[in-house]
Amino acid sequence: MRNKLLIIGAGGHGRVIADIALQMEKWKSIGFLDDSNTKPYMGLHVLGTTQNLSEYIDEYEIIVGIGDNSKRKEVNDLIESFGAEIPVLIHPNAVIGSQVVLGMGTVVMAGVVVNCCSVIGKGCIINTGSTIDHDNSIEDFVHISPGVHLAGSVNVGYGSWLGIGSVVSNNIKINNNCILGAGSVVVKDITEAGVFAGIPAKRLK
Ligand SMILES: CC(=O)SCCNC(=O)CCNC(=O)[C@H](O)C(C)(C)COP(=O)(O)OP(=O)(O)OC[C@H]1O[C@@H](n2cnc3c(N)ncnc32)[C@H](O)[C@@H]1OP(=O)(O)O
Repeated sequence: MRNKLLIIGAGGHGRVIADIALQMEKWKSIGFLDDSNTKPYMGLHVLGTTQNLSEYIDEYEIIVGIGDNSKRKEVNDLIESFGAEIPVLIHPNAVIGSQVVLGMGTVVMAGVVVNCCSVIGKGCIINTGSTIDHDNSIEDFVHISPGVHLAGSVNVGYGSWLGIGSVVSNNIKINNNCILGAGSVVVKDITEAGVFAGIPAKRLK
């Protein structure tokens, strides 16, 4: 483990990650790379742009603080190809059950509960106050927004984004690359990529 952390992206999501990192008290130095922001946040400095990435690979653990799933994957693929050490960040006020697996680069925000035997892939965002019940399978680069509730044995496919406050019933499968609108309720499998919303959730686009 390295004692320095670099967060790529100093936007809203990157700053929440920085806040978690500070509370974890694991790194003696934390900084950002950002292509447009230069001002410090929470006393943490923007050390450069993504052009400077290679300078930090050997000394820092690196996490991607970009909310958009496809951009986060793109940058995560880049840092992986450079051989970066990529941590998992878990807010001290999250509850993680037994036999839960969290992939590298995944971030778990405050107030989250992940129940036993759930498997969460790499580069995921498990956002504030969401709950993921037992035996879920969340694939890589998924964003579970604040206040989402997933019942038992839910499967969320690669790259999907579940909007704020959405609810998914037990044993449901959601396809890769789906967007689920804010406040939706899913009671049947979603078997193709697309945008879905409403109660019960139906295809929007
Ligand atoms: C910490 C954070 O901030 S994490 C981020 C949290 N943010 C979210 O979760 C946002 C989730 N996004 C949404 O819910 C969006 O509305 C989306 C992605 C579902 C759709 O967005 P867009 O593609 O821009 O659709 P648009 O706003 O044009 O709406 C299209 C139609 O769908 C309806 N619609 C949009 N969202 C929803 C929804 N969540 N539930 C029901 N209907 C909806 C609109 O009312 C509109 O209906 P109309 O044609 O009858 O007027």
